[in-house]
Amino acid sequence: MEQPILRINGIYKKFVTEKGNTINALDKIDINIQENEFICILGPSGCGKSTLLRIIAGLEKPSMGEVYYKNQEIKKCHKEIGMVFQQYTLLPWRTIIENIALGLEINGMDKKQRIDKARKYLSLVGLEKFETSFPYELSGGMQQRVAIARVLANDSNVLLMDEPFGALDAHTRVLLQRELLEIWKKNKKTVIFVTHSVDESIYLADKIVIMSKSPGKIKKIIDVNIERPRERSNIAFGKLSTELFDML
Ligand SMILES: Nc1ncnc2c1ncn2[C@@H]1O[C@H](COP(=O)(O)OP(=O)(O)OP(=O)(O)O)[C@@H](O)[C@H]1O
Repeated sequence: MEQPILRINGIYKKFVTEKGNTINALDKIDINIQENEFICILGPSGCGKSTLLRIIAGLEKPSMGEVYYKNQEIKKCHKEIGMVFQQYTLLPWRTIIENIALGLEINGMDKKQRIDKARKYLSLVGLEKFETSFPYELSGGMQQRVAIARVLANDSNVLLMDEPFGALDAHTRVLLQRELLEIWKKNKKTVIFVTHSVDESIYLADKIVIMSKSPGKIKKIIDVNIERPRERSNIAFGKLSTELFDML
């Protein structure tokens, strides 16, 4: 077996609240993630999914344990690891193309080069016509497509996605799940996707990490051996769905 691209090694995270209570948000989390794998983290509210993602992103420090990316310990944000949040995070005063090019601008790429690169990713998410629009002119689903284009434009190799489709209507959500899988296949990315939804996790993942809460622990890791593209009407899909609901 190849070396995992990401190694989450004995992660514990305790928070102390203002009232002095200790919360064990994460308790001995061990996960090995291979390159190009699509992982879903599934669990009830408060089981530590976002905390785990923030630790992998280098936005939060664990109380114990380490995360290794390509055998190097992550201690701060890494340029190859990008995050897409549930809330739309585009800058309202920038056009869509300028939003996608933001990270490239921060890294000092010249204007023509960064706009050309941003255009490539804008077209990958099917929004060429909105290059000079502002975020408020786009629907929630379109704004999330732009957020995905933005992490891809930054050459993120690992996409961390914290319930990115949670705020969307059911129809748009299914469309974006399909598009995300297309992008993942074409661009060879490693994805860690947090969700509450059993259906979403079975549709997307190679592997589902099921968590339980108080303390936030891994309950089970399940390989999803259902052929892609997956159909929700497939018997195996329904069977796994019942199994996961029982477990949660
Ligand atoms: N900065 C903080 N200070 C204190 N407690 C925190 C902090 N951040 C998270 N927690 C607590 O840690 C636990 C895990 O929170 P986290 O947001 O990671 O859960 P989650 O599974 O992502 O929840 P949800 O699905 O509702 O977003 C919760 O009990 C939460 O209250």
